[in-house]
Formats: sequence, structure tokens, C-alpha cells
Amino acid sequence: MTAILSARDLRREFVTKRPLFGAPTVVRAVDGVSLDIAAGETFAIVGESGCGKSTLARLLLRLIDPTGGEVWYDGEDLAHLPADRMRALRRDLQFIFQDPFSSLNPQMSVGALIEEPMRAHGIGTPAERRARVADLLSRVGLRPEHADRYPHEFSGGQRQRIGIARALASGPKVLIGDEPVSALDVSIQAQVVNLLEDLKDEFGLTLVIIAHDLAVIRHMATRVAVMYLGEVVELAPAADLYAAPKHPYTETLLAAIPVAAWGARPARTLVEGDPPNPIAPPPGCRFHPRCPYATDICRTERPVLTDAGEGRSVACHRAAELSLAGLDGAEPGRSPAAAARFALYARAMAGDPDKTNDPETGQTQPRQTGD
Ligand SMILES: Nc1ncnc2c1ncn2[C@@H]1O[C@H](COP(=O)(O)OP(=O)(O)OP(=O)(O)O)[C@@H](O)[C@H]1O
Repeated sequence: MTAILSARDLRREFVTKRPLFGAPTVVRAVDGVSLDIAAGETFAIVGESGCGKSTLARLLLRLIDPTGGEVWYDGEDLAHLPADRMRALRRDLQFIFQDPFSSLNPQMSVGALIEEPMRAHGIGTPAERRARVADLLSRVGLRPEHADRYPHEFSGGQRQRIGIARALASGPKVLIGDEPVSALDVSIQAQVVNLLEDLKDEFGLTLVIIAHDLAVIRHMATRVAVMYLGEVVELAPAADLYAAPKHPYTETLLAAIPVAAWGARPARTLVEGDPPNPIAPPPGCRFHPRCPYATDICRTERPVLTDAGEGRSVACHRAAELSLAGLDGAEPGRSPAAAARFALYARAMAGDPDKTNDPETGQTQPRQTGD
């Protein structure tokens, strides 16, 4: 694998002062993340709100400075580059924001918004830039004459297309999208996902997509990194991860995927127990208070992300012995076997940690932790 972008033990803390009294609190938003993103892949970073994925995305493009660690792009450590060199490299590394309403300056015409990155990097003559704006508008499914209009004249999906055209304007090699479709109507999300996939092929891009659940990126991701409380807990080729997760947290994220096709109903969250507190993460495995498979070692020893073979890594003491429920490749829903296992799992999460009811017979039985 040729890595185009790599993180090495990347860290970012936020220190927040209490308003009147008390010690400042420290949030370890990203706490020692190492990963390699291959040229030309679609790499997804997934996890619940607050797990640090937006912070990681911003660190990867040095939109914010790290507290520690390195970010390597094309032989240079972005984390320690002087500002002027970093500005030059931004031509290669672009960001698509989550909210197409607040991320576009309402005072600027669409043409000026898309042209701005080209001007900033001294690309082309004014006439060449205008021609490129028209071309980019067509490529994202809008019309060249839209260049003279203003963002408020467009729908959310169209604004996100404008944001994508703007991100493409400087001819980047890597595009990072921070939940690029989650602010859009569900009916529009698939269209924008499809557009990103088409543009990736057309422009030879590497895509990094941040998502809070595994549904959105299911059909586009090449590999997936699952984050929990500032750490990557599982990293795997997408098809393998969906078919057979190795970390219990990944299993819960898979269980939250709506069974029916796009938008039929919102995803449920099956992760019960105390919500994660990034200020005071639990000892041992950070997921253990919510994990139905936790044993003593999970409460005391922090598992490290370990090579699990076949391009997979997992941070779970019990990864080798557990056999967790995947989606079994069923379309549009899960197979009956996977559905039954998810039902068992949901009950285990909601109640008795050691026993659960068989969804078909209603009999109480020990939960299965291996096949
Ligand atoms: N500027 C900041 N100051 C203080 N704390 C911050 C700041 N930015 C993020 N955090 C904290 O860092 C943690 C990770 O936040 P981050 O936004 O990266 O998570 P996320 O997984 O992207 O969540 P979301 O999907 O809600 O954006 C959270 O606890 C958040 O409150």
C-alpha cells in the first residue's frame, strides 16, 4: 500500500477553564491515533458524536495544530511545517464541511466562491478561472449560469455541490469530508454520496469521509476506522468489517444500521450504559462499561490496536475468541441469522449482562460469545 496521508501517534487535547472555580478540564479528543490512508482509496472514519473524528479530520489537514504526533503527506510532516509551506500544500488537501448553510459566505456569488481557492493559489488567468468554474459547476451537477447566483438561492443539496466544486477548484489530491451529507435531507444524501464517488474516479482523488454511523459510507468506503473516545478501536477493509466485525463497539454500530434501504427509518442506537465521558475516560478498555463481553482484564488493561491479519487491526482483549454479528451481506436487510443475533445483542445491552432471551423461542439462554 502506498500511503498518501499518515498519522503517527496523533494527539489533540482541549483544555477548558471552569467559569468560576475548580481546576481546568482536559479533553483528550484525539488520543494517540496512527493510521495510513492509501492513495486512491475512500477511507471512512466512523464513531459516535464526541469520539474525536472531526478533530482527527482537522488535524489531518492541519486546520488545527496537534498537541503531539505527526501527520505525513508527500514526505513532509504537516504537524511541524511552517505556515507558508502549509498554505502552499493546501492546494493538495481540501476539506468539505458538514453544513452547507454556514460554510459558504452568503455575500459572495457562487462563481466567486468557487474561484477563490484558485486565486489564493495563483492558478490560471481570470478567463481560465471562469472557464474552470463553469466546468466544475457542470461536473457537480449544476449549470454554468449558476455562477452568478448567491448561496441562499440554492437548496441544501445544491449548496453542498457548490462546496464540493469549491473544494475541487485547486485541483486537490486528497478531499476530507466531515459528515458531508449528514445535514442534508435523507433523500438527497445518496445523490451526494454518488457524486463524491464519481468525482473521486474522475479526478483520481483520495477521499476521507467522516461519518457518525456505518450506514452512510457502506457502499463507498474502501476501508473503515472505527473511533471510540479518541482512539481507533478497529480498522479494516470495509467489506470485512461489515461482514464480520472484530470489536464489540463496531458490532453495536452495525446493529444501528436501518434494515431497510436509504431513509426508510432513522438508525437506532443500541449502545446502552453510561455515555462516554472524554474528560474522565474509564480505566482499562474505554468501551468496557458498555460492552456485554467485558471481563476482568477489560476493566484494568487498556488494549492496544493490534494487527489481526488480512489488513485488519483491533483493540480488544477478546477479539480472537469472540464471533460477532455482521450484516452477512444481506440486501436490502439482514439475513434472519444476523437479525436474530442483533435481537439477542440489543436485549443484552438493555438488561441482564449475562443472560438473554432467544428471540425465536423466548427461552433464557447464555449469550453466545463465539461460534
Ligand atoms: N474547541 C474545543 N474546545 C474544547 N473541547 C472541544 C473542542 N473541540 C472538540 N472538543 C471536544 O473534543 C471531543 C471530540 O470532539 P469532536 O468534535 O472531534 O468529536 P466528533 O466525534 O466529531 O463529534 P461530532 O460528531 O459531535 O462533531 C468532544 O468531547 C468535544 O467536546
